[in-house]
Amino acid sequence: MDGLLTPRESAKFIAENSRDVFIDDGGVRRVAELLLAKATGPELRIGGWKEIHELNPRGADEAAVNWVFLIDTLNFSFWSESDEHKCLVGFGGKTYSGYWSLCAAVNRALEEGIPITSASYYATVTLDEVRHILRSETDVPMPLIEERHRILNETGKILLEKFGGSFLNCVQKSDKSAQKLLHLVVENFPSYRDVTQFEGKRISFYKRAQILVADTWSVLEGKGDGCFKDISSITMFADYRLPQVLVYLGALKYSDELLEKLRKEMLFYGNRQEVEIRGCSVWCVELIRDCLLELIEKKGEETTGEINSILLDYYLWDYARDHREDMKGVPFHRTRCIYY
Ligand SMILES: Nc1nc2c(c(CN[C@H]3C=C[C@H](O)[C@@H]3O)cn2[C@@H]2O[C@H](COP(=O)(O)O)[C@@H](O)[C@H]2O)c(=O)[nH]1
Repeated sequence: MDGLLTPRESAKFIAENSRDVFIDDGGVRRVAELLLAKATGPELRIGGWKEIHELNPRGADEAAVNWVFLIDTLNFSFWSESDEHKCLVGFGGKTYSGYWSLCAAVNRALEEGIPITSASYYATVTLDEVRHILRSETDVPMPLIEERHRILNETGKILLEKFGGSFLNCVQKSDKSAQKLLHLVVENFPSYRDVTQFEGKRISFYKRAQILVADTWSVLEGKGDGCFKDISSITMFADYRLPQVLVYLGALKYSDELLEKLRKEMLFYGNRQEVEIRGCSVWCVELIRDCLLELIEKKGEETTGEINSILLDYYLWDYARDHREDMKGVPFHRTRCIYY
């Protein structure tokens, strides 16, 4: 098989060869128009990452960067078999589920004096300690706890050996290039290598590596070491929530067979239909961004900063969280893996 396609090349190639997932141009335009109304608001700007989400760090220092690295190293597979029966974490008087249950568990550990964001700690943390740190209020533990433990040890050891134990050193080696940081991460940390094959080509999604770059940009507020000149080259993150919301909003369509299959069974990582869902979602958001930028241009809107796929992704992901009930009729694809 020839060379590895970039995430953007992969998404375009998949969208052009997809059999069960389709991008709907009318739907793309409608989502762009929905976002246009938000283009000058607080959501579609880098500050939203801290202002909207109380569990995210307030600071922009080395500790905040290492918090982001730990979170995104474990940022995968939170979905549960039944929505009524899932992992829940209590913190600061509130209860969190899904991705936020991870953030709540990490913040709870820090408050308990456990230095969970320090590589010297998680490089040798034991499975029992990880079970305690990620403990749920229900009898449903966070999924893939053993994998999370293995990845913590592996990642902590590499961060100590190659980057002096701090992800900030890795960021500083990237010379303010998002692409260089993306490649430093996937070259050095195996659990971030979200690559597979489709129609004989080697393709990449790099979902956790891309969201790590995006969250690093956000936590550093796009300044100093986080002033990535090529941040707009990062695509949307191919998880299991964005496809669901894109179908719900009409920008993406599934074949009847695929809809039927999603209701009945899991999809395996690298399965053709799973790759089509992820790839078409990424390409769909690229088209939405292009359409939105055209609308902003036509309207002569003044936006508070450059609108990129990261900000669209964050907005759509939050939208999916806020509309969980409305979206019940649209199945999300259930894949158990460490990549998203
Ligand atoms: N496409 C995309 N996928 C994202 C995120 C996030 C959270 N990140 C940002 C959001 C707020 C903060 O600002 C963070 O920066 C988590 N996920 C994925 O979703 C899944 C968890 O979903 P649920 O089971 O419903 O909690 C899982 O695959 C997780 O990896 C995102 O932003 N975009």
